[in-house]
Amino acid sequence: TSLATSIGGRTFDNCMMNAAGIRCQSKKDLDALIASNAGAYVTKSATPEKRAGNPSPRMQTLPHGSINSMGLPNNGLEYYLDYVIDDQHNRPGTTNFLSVAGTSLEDNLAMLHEIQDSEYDGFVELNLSCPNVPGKPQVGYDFDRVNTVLDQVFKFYTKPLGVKLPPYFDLVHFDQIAEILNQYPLTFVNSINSIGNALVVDPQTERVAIRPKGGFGGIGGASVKPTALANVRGLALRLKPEIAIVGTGGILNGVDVFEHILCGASMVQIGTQFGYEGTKIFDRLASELREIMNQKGYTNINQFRGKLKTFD
Ligand SMILES: O=C(O)c1[nH]c(=O)[nH]c(=O)c1Cl
Repeated sequence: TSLATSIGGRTFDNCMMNAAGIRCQSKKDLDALIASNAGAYVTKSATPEKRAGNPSPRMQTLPHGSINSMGLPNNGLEYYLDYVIDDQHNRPGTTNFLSVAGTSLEDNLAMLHEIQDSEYDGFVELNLSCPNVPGKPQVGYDFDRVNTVLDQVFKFYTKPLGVKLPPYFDLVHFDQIAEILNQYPLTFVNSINSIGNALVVDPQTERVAIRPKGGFGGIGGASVKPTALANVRGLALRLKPEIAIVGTGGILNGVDVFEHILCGASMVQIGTQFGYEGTKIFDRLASELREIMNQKGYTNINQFRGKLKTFD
């Protein structure tokens, strides 16, 4: 039973990896991902310079997920670019994901120029959906802005690139964002990022759970799976076949991986639950997914990708 997948002509021996932001900020974190059974890794979204992020408490685990308002803490683009270039020398033929999240169009273009001019030959995940930088909107919710960003990027960027999108909640929004994305030579679209600006309250203390932004933060984990599957399916039905879908959101068990692939995902990313379990989760999910595939008579994931049935 093979869990292999391919995106943009690159093959991965396992269709599961971490989601940006979770246990991927330091070299130590990334080394652990390399040592694990994950099929790839993605680095913490980078800004041009090192950033401390929001004041703590800025993340809390919850019974059915997590809330975070980290505020883009990261070690700066050079740190991650050096890491992924070093890794591609050490492990030729592997492909990984470098996430960038500039807080302005200028920053994103500057970082992509630096990556374009470097010897990095892996994937870039352009994060258009960070919900936690005070005063900064999620680009993914401004369709004209998304168009402008991609137009500017693809004037010069020729290496494989995908975008990380926020969740949409209206079928017309799926139509509108897909119409824009289909105009560009994207390698993949990653859906979803956390459900932004939710609020968790502690009834005992009568106070919010996290410090930044009066307690408003992004939700991840089990509670977001129905929204994540809807976005994966909504985009799979609308995007041109050359654009692969990376499914993120609400994956705790092998069955959740199966559901994301059934909805159209070629690769899946695990965030909140990976944060709790650490890299051994990739072994657990692989055996659970293989068990499901064996029961159903599937020997590879291409046999059921996107094959979700409806009643009519
Ligand atoms: O606060 C964060 O760092 C953060 N948190 C998220 O839930 N998604 C993101 O894309 C980012 Cl960049």
